[in-house]
Amino acid sequence: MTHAHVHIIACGGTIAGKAESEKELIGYKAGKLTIEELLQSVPEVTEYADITGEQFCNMDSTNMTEDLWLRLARCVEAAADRADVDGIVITHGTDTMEETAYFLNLVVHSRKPIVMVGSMRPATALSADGPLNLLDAVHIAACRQAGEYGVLVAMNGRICGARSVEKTDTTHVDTFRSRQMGYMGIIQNGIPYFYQQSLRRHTYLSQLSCQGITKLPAVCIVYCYVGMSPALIRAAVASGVQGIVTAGLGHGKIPEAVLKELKIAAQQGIVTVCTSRTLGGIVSTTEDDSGFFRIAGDNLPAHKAKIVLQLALLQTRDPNTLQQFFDLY
Ligand SMILES: NC(=O)C[C@H](N)C(=O)O
Repeated sequence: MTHAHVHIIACGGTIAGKAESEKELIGYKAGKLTIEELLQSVPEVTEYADITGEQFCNMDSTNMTEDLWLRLARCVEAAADRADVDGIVITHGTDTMEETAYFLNLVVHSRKPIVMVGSMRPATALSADGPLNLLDAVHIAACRQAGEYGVLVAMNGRICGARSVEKTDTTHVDTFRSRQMGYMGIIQNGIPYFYQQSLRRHTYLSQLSCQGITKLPAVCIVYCYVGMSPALIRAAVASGVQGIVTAGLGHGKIPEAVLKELKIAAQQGIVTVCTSRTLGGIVSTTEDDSGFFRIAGDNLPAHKAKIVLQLALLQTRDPNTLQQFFDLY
């Protein structure tokens, strides 16, 4: 049987993390092992696929940047375009994995499997979860069918879609879930089983792109709470953003004094999108008496709505067209 060729792009994270002792699960340094050392810890991967690897970066994903995203997207697309590569695994820290996954899900236009993986325990830990997660990710990336579902996150035996995946626990291994939409599938004993797929556009169906872009439009997030100051909106405007995403209360509601500032921002051409801090349910569009149209982030959390807005702003500033992107992606 000929093996699939899986190319691994390593970005660091806890899966490449090292601590002083095997009992240390928190005080470790992420992004220390190289791709070669990572692979040495799971020699079994070569039984299931022909493996090549490249070190894209080696960092704690807390420090991921949008500039690195743009470069990573190019790197993933270049690997996917190679005729000899069947699937791609990206090792990455878990803190920002859901954002990187969704960004790549929107801008890498490929039908080949792209699987992101990390770990919650450092490589040096007793019962480190990285090696099995990596082996699972390779199995999934070697499975052609996996390319139909967009960028996937494979952790702890679960396969999540990039749009709905969320990190739900600070330190435990069962952290990645898709609480609203459910898992895409499960991997058991090296076999991926798929049960559902997203109807929202992704990868080979996406018309969002970052090709030729050297900088994403600046968009910030403002989290709403009792006692928040409208000065936060003024500060955002002063920082030169093109868009503001609010993580609002309930159905995306914003305290009146803050809303007033947002309207002023909108009059200055700053696009505003509302999401909810409830992290469940949909925020729908509304238009108030003054004609202030709120673009709604659907059921996306603020940090994912921000990504759609940044990519959509590369194509339009028309509120209705911007809204369509949120309806489709
Ligand atoms: N579990 C992890 O990977 C956390 C780490 N801080 C990172 O995101 O790189």
